[in-house]
Amino acid sequence: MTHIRGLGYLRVQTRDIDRWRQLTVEALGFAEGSGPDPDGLYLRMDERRARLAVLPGDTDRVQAVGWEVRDQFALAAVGRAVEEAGTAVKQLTQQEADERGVEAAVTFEDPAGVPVEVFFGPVLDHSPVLTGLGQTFVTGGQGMGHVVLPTTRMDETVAFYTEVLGFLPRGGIRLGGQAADAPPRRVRFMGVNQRHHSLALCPAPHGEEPGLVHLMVEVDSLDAVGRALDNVARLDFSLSSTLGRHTNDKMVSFYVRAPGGWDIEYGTEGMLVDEAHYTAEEITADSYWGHDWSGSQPLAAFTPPEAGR
Ligand SMILES: Cc1ccc(O)c(O)c1CC[C@@H]1C(=O)CC[C@]2(C)C(=O)CC[C@@H]12
Ligand SMILES: [Fe+2]
Repeated sequence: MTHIRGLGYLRVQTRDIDRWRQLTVEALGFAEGSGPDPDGLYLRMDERRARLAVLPGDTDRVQAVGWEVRDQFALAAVGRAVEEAGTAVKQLTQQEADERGVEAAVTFEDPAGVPVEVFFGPVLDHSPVLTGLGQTFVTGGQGMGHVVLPTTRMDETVAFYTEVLGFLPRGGIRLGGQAADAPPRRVRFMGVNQRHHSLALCPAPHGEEPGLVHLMVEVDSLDAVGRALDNVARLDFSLSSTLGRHTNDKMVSFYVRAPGGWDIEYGTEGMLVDEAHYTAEEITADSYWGHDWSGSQPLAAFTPPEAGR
């Protein structure tokens, strides 16, 4: 039984806040909120103060993947489990918790070195969420969406999320390019609520920044996805994958390259998992139709540093 209820927030650092604002607010219709850093970009999807915080910095990387638990007791239990597994856990200071708009949080690194935070008690902002495409983001019990994280230590990272943090396996997909007698490599999907996956882990060749492959956010309308796609083209963002429908979570989505070398997946019509009947399945195609990745620029996480991106 996992204590983690869903993806709560994501904090990323960037060298180009203005381009980030164009992508998220102008193109994808996030509502802009405010926060402690006057130069930061705080993006609202719902009654939370900021689901996505984009903060100025001198590199582009993930600062924190924030996972939500129910209360202080669940937070203490997660902290104990992580420590018992031999990973150092730090309590965030009151100021750090205030910056994130949560009552309390702990932080540690996953085996891939990605900074993880676990929190409870999000602070709400009750002003209307003025999204740019008239859409509603699908959050609530399904959390803010999903993240795909790169790892050079696939087995340890999968074991950490499933056996220590209690994520449930939600199937996988084999990656090609392996010799016939080598063990297959897979992208593995994991869930903690009715969203098919809140997390996927992807084997990566280098342990480099930015520490993220993509963030997926879901909206309630196909028209909003189509309008976002128009905006992305008009504002000259690079489309990593065309529109398509995934075979596992049934999501209709596209992927757009964010400043920093990772993608935002923007989708709708994701399925709900019924844990009473679900078993983890291996898909053999990523999509029923669409999702042409041929125009994708290389992911920063998969590009060796000497390639000079
Ligand atoms: C297959 C799939 C199902 C649901 C998703 O939300 C989703 O993002 C994906 C795509 C995962 C996709 C993959 O399977 C092969 C390797 C890919 C192309 C990447 O390098 C990033 C996305 C990865
Ligand atoms: Fe995805």
